[in-house]
Amino acid sequence: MSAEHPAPESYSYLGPAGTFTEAALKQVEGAAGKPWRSVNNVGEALADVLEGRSAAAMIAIENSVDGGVTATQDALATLPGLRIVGEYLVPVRFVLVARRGTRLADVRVVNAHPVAYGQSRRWMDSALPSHGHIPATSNVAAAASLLLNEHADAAIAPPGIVDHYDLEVLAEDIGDNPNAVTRFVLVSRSTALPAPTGADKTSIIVELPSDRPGTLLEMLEQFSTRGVNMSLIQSRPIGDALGRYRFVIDLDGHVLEERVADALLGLRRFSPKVLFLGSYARADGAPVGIDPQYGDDNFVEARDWLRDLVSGATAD
Ligand SMILES: O=C(O)C(=O)C[C@]1(C(=O)O)C=C[C@@H](O)C=C1
Repeated sequence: MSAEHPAPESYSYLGPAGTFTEAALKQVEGAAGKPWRSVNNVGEALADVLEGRSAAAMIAIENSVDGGVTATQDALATLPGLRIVGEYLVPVRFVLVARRGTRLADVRVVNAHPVAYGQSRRWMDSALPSHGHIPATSNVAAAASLLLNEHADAAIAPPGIVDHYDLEVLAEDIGDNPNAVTRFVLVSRSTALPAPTGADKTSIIVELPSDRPGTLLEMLEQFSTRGVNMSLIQSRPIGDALGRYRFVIDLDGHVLEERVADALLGLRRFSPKVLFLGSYARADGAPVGIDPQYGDDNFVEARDWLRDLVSGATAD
């Protein structure tokens, strides 16, 4: 298959097999049986999509304990031509594994994906207060590397890991929160909008025009004056100078809904950069509540009223 013509519905994901990212990809309807490409990082997954090696990539974007996956947010902010087409949730739990015969007291260095490490900090600090940490490309890669080299004594990994690798569990459920969930998104180059479902999200990235007082409030007003709820707002440094930030935002609703479209128009008028990452169905299926004042009918009625007023069709 040439790079210009990716296999239809071929997917890239953070591997190797057994990662939470793979668990997210397994949720994609129709993905089973299509070609899947295991990659080492988010940048590689997105490059696969942009350069045509895969039609879509599954990437982690937010964790309920550790927050936004900054590598993903920064990549989406800087790589043009990508769209989020779906959202998937995976409950995440962790165990500490080691080579057979290792005792917890022997563990000096732990290999772990930074996001998994960030979710296990409390346990690590209390059970292994003087441990060192080597970052891994994924949770499964962390565990697998224990059998390839002795750089680390233990690894943070998904619970099923010992079914596939000859390792021993030293501690179960080491995550700071047993109900932790990671949110994944499926990203493609397709600009076709998924149809609104009534339970949708819109993801955007916005830069502010200047750091004069009130600009952040002006941005937030675009949402509040249209009754649009935000489910995520996170600032990330733009990177060109200290104190310059962009905002990663998830809105409740679909761009084909009037209030969301109108908020985007408002943003576009004052922001030097509004990146539309996509409107897609929420993974939890929770319908978006809309105050009737901000319903589509009200926007259409107001526009018709103005048009008739301007054209002279009505006097008031
Ligand atoms: O998919 C995996 O298993 C990973 O190692 C990646 C990743 C992530 O990038 O956030 C996925 C879910 C967990 O929250 C921790 C790590």
